[in-house]
Amino acid sequence: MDTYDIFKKLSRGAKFSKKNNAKQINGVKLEEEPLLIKQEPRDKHKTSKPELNQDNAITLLNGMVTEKRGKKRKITDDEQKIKQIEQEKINHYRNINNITVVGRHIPDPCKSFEDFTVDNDIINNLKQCGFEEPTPIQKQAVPLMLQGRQILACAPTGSGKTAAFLVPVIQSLKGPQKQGFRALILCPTRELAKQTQRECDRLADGRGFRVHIISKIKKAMTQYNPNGSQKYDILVTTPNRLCYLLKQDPPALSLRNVEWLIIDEADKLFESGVRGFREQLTDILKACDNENRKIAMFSATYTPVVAKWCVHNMKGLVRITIGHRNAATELVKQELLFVGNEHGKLLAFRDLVKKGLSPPVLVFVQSKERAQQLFNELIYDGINVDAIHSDRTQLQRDNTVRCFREGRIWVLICTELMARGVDFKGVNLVINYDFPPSAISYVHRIGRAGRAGREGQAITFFTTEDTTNLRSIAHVLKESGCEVPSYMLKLKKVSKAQKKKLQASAPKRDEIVTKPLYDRLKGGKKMKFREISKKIKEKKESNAKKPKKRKIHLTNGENE
Ligand SMILES: Nc1ncnc2c1ncn2[C@@H]1O[C@H](COP(=O)(O)OP(=O)(O)OP(=O)(O)O)[C@@H](O)[C@H]1O
Repeated sequence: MDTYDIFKKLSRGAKFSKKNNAKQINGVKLEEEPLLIKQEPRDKHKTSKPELNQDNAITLLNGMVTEKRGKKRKITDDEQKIKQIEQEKINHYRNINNITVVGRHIPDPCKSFEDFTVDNDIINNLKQCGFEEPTPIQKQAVPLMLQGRQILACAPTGSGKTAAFLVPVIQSLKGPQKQGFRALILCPTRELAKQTQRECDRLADGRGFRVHIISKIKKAMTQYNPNGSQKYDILVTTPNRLCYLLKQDPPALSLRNVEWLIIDEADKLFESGVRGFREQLTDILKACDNENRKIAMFSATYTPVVAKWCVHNMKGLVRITIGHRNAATELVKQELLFVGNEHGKLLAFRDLVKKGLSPPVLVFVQSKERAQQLFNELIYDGINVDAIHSDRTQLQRDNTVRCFREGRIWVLICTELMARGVDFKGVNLVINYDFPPSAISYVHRIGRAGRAGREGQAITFFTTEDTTNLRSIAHVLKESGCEVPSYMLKLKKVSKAQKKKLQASAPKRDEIVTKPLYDRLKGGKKMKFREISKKIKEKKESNAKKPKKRKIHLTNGENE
């Protein structure tokens, strides 16, 4: 049975509308079918398809392409076999690189930088950065974006997603023009935006692009005047600052010439509520109203909300996944450490210091108050430590990040602010002092170590208060090949409502402080010993009334 016979069988009863050349089967527009079926690619990235003419081509439901009979010769069995062998080689190459693609007419992954159809200066810049070969996400995302395809890409933390979108953007913008911003890159934090701007400058070196970041709002109000000289090319920013400028009357900035809209950390930007940027994203999308606008979304984690939006709003979408969805990088050795209670965390931390920490170390806590408390404790231990959180001024934040990058700070205490995207070279250890609010947050936090092929370590403290997410995080560890006690994997599933509650507000925890209990109960007041003992007794009684927790096994196999 040849392809035409297959086509006849599949399309029995189908009507073909010649009107707009759209191929229809029983009223279904084949070109715009939702891209939900996993498909193998058909056409090669660089080679054109000599035997098929687009006008003659008919796309079948399974994505096979054939010709209308009579106009051109049939594909011979030998040609079919050769095509099949080529396809198998490509599939094998994707398999060994853990690349999964979903979509139509997907170009082959590139094996080397030379396979990218980009100008030599970009390849030289990549090599200047010390990169020897493309990472798997770069191998597949770059050829797709170079063809102007819209993509949703999910690849592990530290796997080079930034260069994967910057290379095609730089190539497609060619050189500076006086049209205002033609590429917009959105990031959830200013630290990440600055880092992306730096990487863009490195990769576009020699092209003379004006890559901007909105820093001072007051200056920005006049700087990007849409009626001015428009001497800007690429804008890297957080959504809030951009929306502020767009909301001015008249808008202080125009996005009407944006050809590429890159949404980095897409799942974060799609979150709604105070911590997310969903509303701002809607306004920004509205402002990017160029008919040639293309969107590319990147993240290490995947949420169905983003995927659904992409399927409905991005024509010709291709989805790329590297490895397993929402998996932690395999380069990080992970450990869950039961520490009993809040006081146990400080003891455990000091124990790690005693055994010898190898800096740089990142320590995550759940709030800015706790970041400050832990800082106050560690600074007296003589540790070379600093803290970064949203209460510090931008200048302080920038200085702290710089000192940490330069190795002048060894231990950096941070909040969720630094969990995503930030690329500190060679972080050896991530300590989750406070348990992460979700498995997704866990994946991003520990992904600050083990980047660009280097190995790292992550230790996550947990107490009896942290059982809500223990099961899902234990599964992340198991997926990436780390050992976890089997009881953790068998813990009861927690309802979505409970998980949401935890994400919305972090659990209440005792202050991070070494002072003994009676000192804390005194709270600075003068108290008689009898009063203090009474308070301690009350506290003990109230603790005893709390429902008994199930026995927790320690990571070393002992029971609590
Ligand atoms: N082809 C390459 N070869 C070697 N190193 C690379 C390559 N591409 C990028 N890198 C480096 O890898 C590191 C991580 O890259 P990047 O920050 O883009 O990761 P990411 O996938 O965006 O991570 P995250 O999900 O945490 O944001 C950077 O230091 C970058 O310079």
